[in-house]
Formats: sequence, structure tokens, C-alpha cells
Amino acid sequence: MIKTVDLTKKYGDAFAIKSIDLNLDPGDLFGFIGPNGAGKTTTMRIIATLLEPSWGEAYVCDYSVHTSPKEIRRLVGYMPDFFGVYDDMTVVEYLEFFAASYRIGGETRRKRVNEMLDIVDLDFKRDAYANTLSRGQTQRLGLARTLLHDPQVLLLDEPLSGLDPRARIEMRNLLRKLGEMGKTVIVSSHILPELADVCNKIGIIDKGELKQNATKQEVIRMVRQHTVLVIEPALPEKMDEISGLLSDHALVQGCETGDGAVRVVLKSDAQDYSELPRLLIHNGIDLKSFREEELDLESAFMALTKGTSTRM
Ligand SMILES: Nc1ncnc2c1ncn2[C@@H]1O[C@H](COP(=O)(O)OP(=O)(O)OP(=O)(O)O)[C@@H](O)[C@H]1O
Repeated sequence: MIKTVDLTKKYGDAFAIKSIDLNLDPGDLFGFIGPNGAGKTTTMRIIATLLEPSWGEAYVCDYSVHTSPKEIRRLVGYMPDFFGVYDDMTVVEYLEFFAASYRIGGETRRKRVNEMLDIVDLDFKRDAYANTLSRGQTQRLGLARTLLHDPQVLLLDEPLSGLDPRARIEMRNLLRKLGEMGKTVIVSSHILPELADVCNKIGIIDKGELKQNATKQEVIRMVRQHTVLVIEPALPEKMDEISGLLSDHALVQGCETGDGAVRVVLKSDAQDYSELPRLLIHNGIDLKSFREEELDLESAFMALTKGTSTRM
């Protein structure tokens, strides 16, 4: 549905994006995550045919941005990070105005506008002036506008930015709905955890380069250098004994105790650690729990974009 090959944009000597390869299928919700100036907007604007790449290819439904921009524009809805609304138009008038610009006329237009207001849950504001909406409502209106011509592909640039927690949840629910409708969605953000639970694929971009492009689980696995086990004995006084038994084990790099548990950092090549619980039980230590420590997405993101400062 969306494919980019060696997609590159240079400004002078500087690379805004460098050799980006993406491959997204219908129904994919791709979280495009990166700090300021990483290249998210540049990539999306090229796919939307609003910007020409320096070299490389981008395809939407097999149409190339170089040779078929008109066809692509029919298939794509692009919502920029900032957009204005007209002061003197109500919500309905605003959507009807854009529907008319897509040459949607008469009864179909009225029906389509009503459907969009329903999808983004803004019907109750249909007669309000567009410039009186809250930030969250304005974002939803922007999304309704982007959906008017029923695009198969949606490119949403930071739709969650500046929203309060409730508006974020509402927008995330809306993103899920779009995935369920079979749309292919690229949605950008600075913050990995805020998108991870709605997206099935994640790309992390930093300084114009795609650092990871995989499922959420794969991103976490690739980022994790060492597996960390958290072992809670039934009796807290057994913690030192656990440390003593495991510290010198061939699979273990080190142990720390605290908060009723022993954190065991495994060596980077340690795969199968099933012998460790057996060893503890064999030594008469009852275990309350034995689990792998979860790597949180914030840490994954920080690890992948280490040393990146805000550049804009
Ligand atoms: N017209 C331009 N001329 C020169 N450099 C540009 C231009 N547009 C973008 N850049 C540079 O390209 C890089 C990527 O910018 P881009 O807007 O794609 O990043 P972004 O990830 O969308 O950032 P943000 O999250 O802040 O919106 C940045 O270093 C930016 O300064």
C-alpha cells in the first residue's frame, strides 16, 4: 500500500532523510516516532507528493510519486501538524467547503459531512464557529477534513500533540477506528509510549535515518541488550542466598538486591535461562515470582535516539 525505497531528501549538504525504506500493508497503523527535526514531516510530505525527494522512490498503491502524483493525491489524506481554520465558518460550513473542493456535490456532500462528523464525534459542535473549538476538537475537525474524500492512506503529522489526556484517549480511539476501517495510517509523534498501544508497526527515525522498523515487540527485543530477571523469594531473607548462588553462574553478568527481589542481569548471549529457577528450587529456595523485567518503551526510545539533542 505504501512503499519507499532509498527515499532521500537533501537540503544543501544536509540530509533531512537518508535512504528510508518502508513497506506498509492495508490496515497497518504505523507509529513514526522521532525527536524534533528527525525527518518525519519530510517523509510524509514526500509520500503526499507535496515535496520532491532528492532521490529514491515512494509508491502509494503502486503509483510512483514521480510519475503519478495526481492518482496518489486521490488516495492520500494528509493532516499537517499545524493547520488553520477559517474564523467565519461553522464546523459544517468548513467541511462542506472542503467537500466542494473535492467536487463532492449535493446530497452526497451533506451525507458525507454528516458521516465524518459522526466518525470524529463532533456532531454536537456542527453549528459552532470552527475557531471556537478546543485544540482536541480542532484536531478532530482536521481529521474529518482529511477523511472527506475517503482516502485509503492517511498521513497524520503529530495529531496528539498539545492534547490533554482525555483528548489524547479520544484521538487514539479514533486512530484505532481508522485501522479497523482498513486504512493504512502513518501517524507521527515524539513520544513512543503514546502510540505504541494503538500501532501494529513502529518506525524510529533519528537524524533522518530509520533506526528501527518492526513490530512493537521486535523493537523492544532489538533494543534490549541484556535480559534482566526479577526473582522474588517467598522469604525475603533468602535474597542474599539467591545472589550468592547466581552471581558466579556462567549465564549471569551480575545481581542486585532491593525491594524484596533480586535483579539478575544476564550476559548478552544468554538465551535459555531455564536452569536458573531449577537451581534455586534444588537449593530449597521457594519462589514467589520469577519473571523477565519488562523494558519500558520510553527507555527503548531513549536508547535508540541516545545523544540526540533537540535540533529545531
Ligand atoms: N525547507 C527546508 N530547508 C532546509 N532544511 C529543512 C527544510 N525543511 C526541513 N529541513 C530540515 O530537515 C530536517 C528534518 O525536518 P522534519 O520537519 O522532517 O523533521 P520532523 O521529524 O518532522 O520534526 P518535528 O517533530 O519537529 O516536526 C530538519 O533538520 C530540518 O531542519
